[in-house]
Parts: sequence; structure tokens; C-alpha cells
Amino acid sequence: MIELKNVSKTFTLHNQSSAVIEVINDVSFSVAAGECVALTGASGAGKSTLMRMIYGNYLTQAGSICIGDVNVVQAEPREVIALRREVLGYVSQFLRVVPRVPTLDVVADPLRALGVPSDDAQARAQDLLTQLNIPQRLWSLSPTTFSGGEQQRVNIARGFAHAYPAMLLDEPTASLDATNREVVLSLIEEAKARGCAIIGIFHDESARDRVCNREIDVSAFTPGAAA
Ligand SMILES: Nc1ncnc2c1ncn2[C@@H]1O[C@H](COP(=O)(O)OP(=O)(O)OP(=O)(O)O)[C@@H](O)[C@H]1O
Repeated sequence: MIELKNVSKTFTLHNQSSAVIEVINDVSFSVAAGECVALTGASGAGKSTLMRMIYGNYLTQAGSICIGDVNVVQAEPREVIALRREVLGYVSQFLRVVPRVPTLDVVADPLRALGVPSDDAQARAQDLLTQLNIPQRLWSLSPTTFSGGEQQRVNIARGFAHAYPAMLLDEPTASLDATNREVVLSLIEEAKARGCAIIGIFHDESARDRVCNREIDVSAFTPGAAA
């Protein structure tokens, strides 16, 4: 479902004498439907950079990154937008929302964008918010004033609303209490069971051991670090 072939990345710092930093050199791996793969490696190894490349936020200088039949490296912006709407979900650590949109709509909107009837989208959003212990009195409010943990849970609810065939998870259990961490791990297990291919960064080792089928140590592809 997700296939990286000979992927490399450099950053050029235009404001610092055009210094070129090589971050990732020649990564190849694939993730099958129903599999969860953890990206590991020391801080600065390039885990987040690789996730952003897969999501199409960062340019990739060499190689191919295929999600289904779309190569993100060469895709047109409109193809990347369609891919993100239908195929590739991304749960980052932080919620980014339009101000004044109620929490229920924040969670239901990805489904409505896919043409799911509004009532069904709302029912799914209510179910996820209930599972993630967001009190009903907060559903009609914008999450912009919510606590950090509440915002993270709204973000997870939104990320899991649609049954994406592939997902990227950046520290999905960070700063959650034990009860909500358990809910998130169950959502990941459910996604795997329905065939979702997942790549995640998990600093929480026991979470990683529980949901991930294997690990890829990104430091092995960091120029200079492997020596
Ligand atoms: N936009 C950028 N411009 C220049 N260099 C960058 C940029 N983003 C990341 N880097 C560099 O790429 C390297 C990898 O960073 P990255 O954030 O991917 O590491 P990481 O493995 O996710 O680290 P952590 O576990 O600390 O989050 C670092 O040396 C970082 O300074």
C-alpha cells in the first residue's frame, strides 16, 4: 500500500550561504495493508522529515513514494489533495483548526468532504468523541480553547473519522492519560484489522511494541550517523 524506493532528501538553507544538509539517503521499504511500521532512531535522525515527505509537505529530491498508485514525489498538487482527502490520513501531535468551528464539525468534516450524508458523519463524530471521553457539553464549542490533551483527542477523533486505507501517526499517544491512551491503541488496532497500512512515530515503547509489526531505524539512512 505504501512503497518507498531509493528516497533521498536534502535541505538547502538559502539564508545560510545555501548550505546543503543531507538528511536521508537512499531509503527503501514498503508497508502492506493491515501492517503498522514504527519509524525509530535518535532525535534528529529524520523521522518527522520522512513523514512529511510521505505526506507531500516536504519535497523529495530522489526516489519514489507511492501510496496506492499515486507517486507523491511527482504528483500534481490536486492529486495530493485528493490523496489526503480519500486515501492517506495524518494524525499530527497538534490540532490545527479554523477558529469558531464547533468540535463536532471539526471531527465530522473529513467525512462530509467525502460525500458522507451529514447525519451519518455527525453520528460517527459523536461516537469517536464519546470513545475519547470529550464531554458532550464541549461538542458545540470550538476546540481552540480546549486543554492540550482535549485538543489532541479531538485531533485523533478527526484523524480516525474516515476509514483511510493508509495513515501516518506522529506520536498519537503522547501526553494522554492511561484510559485515553488505551482508546487510541484500540483505534489503531481496529484500523489495522480493516486493512489500513500505518506508519507511526511512537516514543511510547510499550505502545510501539503493542501495535507495530516492525521497526525501521531511520538513523541507518542518515548520512554520517551510520558511520
Ligand atoms: N525545514 C528544515 N530545514 C532545515 N533542516 C531541517 C528542516 N527540518 C528538519 N531539518 C533537519 O533535519 C534533521 C532531521 O530532523 P527531524 O525533525 O526529521 O528529526 P526527528 O528524527 O524527527 O527528531 P525528533 O525525534 O527530535 O523529533 C535535523 O538535523 C533537522 O535539523
